[in-house]
Amino acid sequence: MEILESAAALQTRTETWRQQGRSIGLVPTMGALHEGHLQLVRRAAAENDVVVVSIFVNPTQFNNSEDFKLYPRTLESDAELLRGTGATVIFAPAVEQMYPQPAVLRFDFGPLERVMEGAKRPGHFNGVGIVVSKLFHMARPHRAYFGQKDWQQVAVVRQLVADLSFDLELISCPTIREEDGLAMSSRNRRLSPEARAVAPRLHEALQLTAEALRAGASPGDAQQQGTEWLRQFPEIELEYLEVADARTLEPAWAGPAPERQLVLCLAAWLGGVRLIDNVLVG
Ligand SMILES: Nc1ncnc2c1ncn2[C@@H]1O[C@H](COP(=O)(O)OP(=O)(O)OP(=O)(O)O)[C@@H](O)[C@H]1O
Ligand SMILES: CC(C)(CO)[C@@H](O)C(=O)[O-]
Ligand code: BAL
Repeated sequence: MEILESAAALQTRTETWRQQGRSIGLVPTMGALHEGHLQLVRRAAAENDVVVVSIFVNPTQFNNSEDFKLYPRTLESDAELLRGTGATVIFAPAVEQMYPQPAVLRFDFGPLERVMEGAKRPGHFNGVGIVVSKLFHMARPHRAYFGQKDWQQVAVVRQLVADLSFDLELISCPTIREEDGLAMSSRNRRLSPEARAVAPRLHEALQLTAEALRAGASPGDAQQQGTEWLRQFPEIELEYLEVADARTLEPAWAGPAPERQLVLCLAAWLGGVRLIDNVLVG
């Protein structure tokens, strides 16, 4: 396993692999790796000849400078964790490698980014679109792997791939959870013991909302039940809990159509740390 810091070096590797007819899997990450990331890497290794894992805390997708500053950066232990997973190259560029000049291009993902993360983190998906496009050009993957924990991100990247005709397969992988149900996330390591103790209630709230829907409640009622239930935990400051169409992300207010898959998404603050999670219904 090799660690590359230069975009030119990565491009030279990918050019050679392409010439040799080897398939390339890309796993984009921001580091502080955990089992959620490692499953993406293992799957990429099982399905491709070579695997590039990018580790880059992308400044253009942070709408909150404190969040950017405090984002965990743990390259050495990340490299240790990646040993034995089948990663061929870790691409860990400095900001100047990815942005030799500030990007002026602006992406607008339309209705997909008017809701939830797009609405609450203005500019976030523009930054994701820019950095993911750059990574696709540099790594030239046949397959790119993303986690369903960031459901809306998967929808946005699907749109990006379609609109810009990226010749690759987008593969979304299930959310990996701690034993108590908390979705694994790099930001979990910033939780205080008190916040960590209450954090599994987020997934519980989503499950409760899903159960209400399955029992026949309308999306609006189910959403309200989940939201009300969370109110008993003063440590949790809910930003949103939405019931949406799983593909379009449009809020689902009318009675559930049986053929429609729904996604229940939430974002919440716990002692200064913002977490997101989602579950699928149908
Ligand atoms: N628990 C998880 N299960 C499955 N995929 C995950 C999980 N956590 C992260 N991923 C995926 O790993 C990729 C890189 O994510 P990222 O580096 O932002 O990690 P993260 O843990 O989601 O960090 P944070 O929650 O702090 O944003 C993304 O495609 C993301 O969806
Ligand atoms: C896809 C990504 C690596 C782009 O910076 C990031 O949004 C993430 O970690 O999910
Ligand atoms: N996992 C999404 C990256 C972010 O929170 O910016």
